[in-house]
Amino acid sequence: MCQRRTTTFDLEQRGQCAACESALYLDAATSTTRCPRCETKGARAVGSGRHVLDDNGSVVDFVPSWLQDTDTVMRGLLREVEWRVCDDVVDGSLVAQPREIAYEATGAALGVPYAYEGLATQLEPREFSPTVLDLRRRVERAIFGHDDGFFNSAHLNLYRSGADHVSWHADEDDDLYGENPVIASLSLGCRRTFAMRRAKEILTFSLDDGALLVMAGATQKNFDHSIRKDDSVERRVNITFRRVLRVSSPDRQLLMPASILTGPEGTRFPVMRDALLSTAFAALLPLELLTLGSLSRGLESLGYMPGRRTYDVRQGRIYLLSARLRAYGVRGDGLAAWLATTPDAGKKLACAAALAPTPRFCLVFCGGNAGDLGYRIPTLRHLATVFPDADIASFDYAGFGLSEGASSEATAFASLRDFCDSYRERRGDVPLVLYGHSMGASVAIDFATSGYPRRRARALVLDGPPASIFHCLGCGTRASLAALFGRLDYYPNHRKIGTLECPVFILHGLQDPICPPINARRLYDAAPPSTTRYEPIFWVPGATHGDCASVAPDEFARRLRRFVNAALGLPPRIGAGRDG
Ligand SMILES: O=C(O)CCC(=O)C(=O)O
Ligand SMILES: [Fe+2]
Repeated sequence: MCQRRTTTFDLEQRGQCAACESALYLDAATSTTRCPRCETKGARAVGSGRHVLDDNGSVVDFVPSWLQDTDTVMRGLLREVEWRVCDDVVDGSLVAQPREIAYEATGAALGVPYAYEGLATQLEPREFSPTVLDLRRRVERAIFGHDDGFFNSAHLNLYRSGADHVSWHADEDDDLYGENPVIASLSLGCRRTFAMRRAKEILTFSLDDGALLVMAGATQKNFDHSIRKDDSVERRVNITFRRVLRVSSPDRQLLMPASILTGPEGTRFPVMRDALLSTAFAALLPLELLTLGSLSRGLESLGYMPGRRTYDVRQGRIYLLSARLRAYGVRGDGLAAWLATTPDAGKKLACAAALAPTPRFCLVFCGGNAGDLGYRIPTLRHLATVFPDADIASFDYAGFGLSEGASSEATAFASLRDFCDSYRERRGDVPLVLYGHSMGASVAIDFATSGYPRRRARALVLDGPPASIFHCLGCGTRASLAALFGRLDYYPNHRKIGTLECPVFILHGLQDPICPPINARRLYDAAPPSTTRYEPIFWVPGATHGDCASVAPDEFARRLRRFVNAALGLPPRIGAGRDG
């Protein structure tokens, strides 16, 4: 039972470091007092720009002085937000936190209270205050290029002086935020040191008035962070914008935003777009071949994010190595898995499938550019419930999971062709239905339009498809830009789909922050009418990138079955549990 209430300051007792005389702080996680300065000795100070912190997908973008009208914003926040001092439970006692906090949300997130281990009472969210709402819009535009409410919650901290701080922690709650959350952190007022640490490595960011810091990918899994206690006297406010998910699933939030800002507000130069432009510019120079070759290779590699391998294949089965996926209840049980050898390159290609006794067809799931086969397992199982009498299969692109080779547009295309050959060798001439999500849609479109008669696709499903990388980044609407740089664009699906012959079904989340929904419309319009007449576009309200099936499961299943049955011209098999 928690009885006495004390404050962090009581417990810190104005202790001083014996070595450097800095005021000690109480670390809430270990309930020990420590020196904020000595603890970060040898830290590497990190400047502005994008920082890929490791090979595991920890990415941070940092823009000092991003926000300009900070005084007005600060006044608005102090006036509108309901600030309060909350208690942590430390060693069984209530301890007042060394800062004031508030929690605001909107939409579905309003129904989800804020809580974390150690917080004495969970916080009921309040509606976004006007200033927070306005900031959310500006931050979203900077990160995603458009504001459609991706961030539905805001956690606010008020540090009254340098004595206020936040101890080491990670904002990691998979049920609340999904696997790889994008967290946008905006700072106002007094400059303070934000530190990140992993094992012995410590990084510091000097967060000034108006600084915007975006943590994405696996940053919360791999690093802790803190605001260091210091002797400053001015106050500081920090807002972290996050997206609270309604359904927890390891397949959600896998992707990082395609573009993250690098300039002050108003002069947005998302990294990817910047790189595309400089690539295009380099092409106009006399040294074009050399420069273009190296730039475009570097650029292309940015697009593939396999992450750490999550599985192994042994004796025809897939085993999950990732504790995180296992904690979600993801299991390889009942799935077949094999390592094919690619005929051209002699490299390994990892394949997995839920096999039906007598499959009517095989649905081949081509995943996006992040994560490997381990992450596809829930999707395979879900699709197997939609089509109990089909084989549901997937594979890893070269460079992902156990599939060998370098990742590129060409090797991703080859991986699907090699998979289909390997599948056919094992299962015979089963009709193929391709289901491509995100980058996988590009791979599926390439296959379906590249004229391999033996591997012909009988139907194509495109889920959150990019019309091309330029279109995905939001440049595609500018016709002149697209025409000028078109030859450098990756995955030009809108051009390829004009020669499609098989039926196609396109679905897209209306809240997709990564690939704007206009991409679906462009592909639909560019495809021959004979291929799109089976099913209109399925727009899924509330869905983002890759969660259409979990946001609208019933309609997803109904329309997918209707499409596949019509496309294959097969009557539904009686008793197979389908509604045709
Ligand atoms: O104040 C900051 O910059 C960090 C705040 C923080 O880490 C949090 O609220 O989770
Ligand atoms: Fe945090």
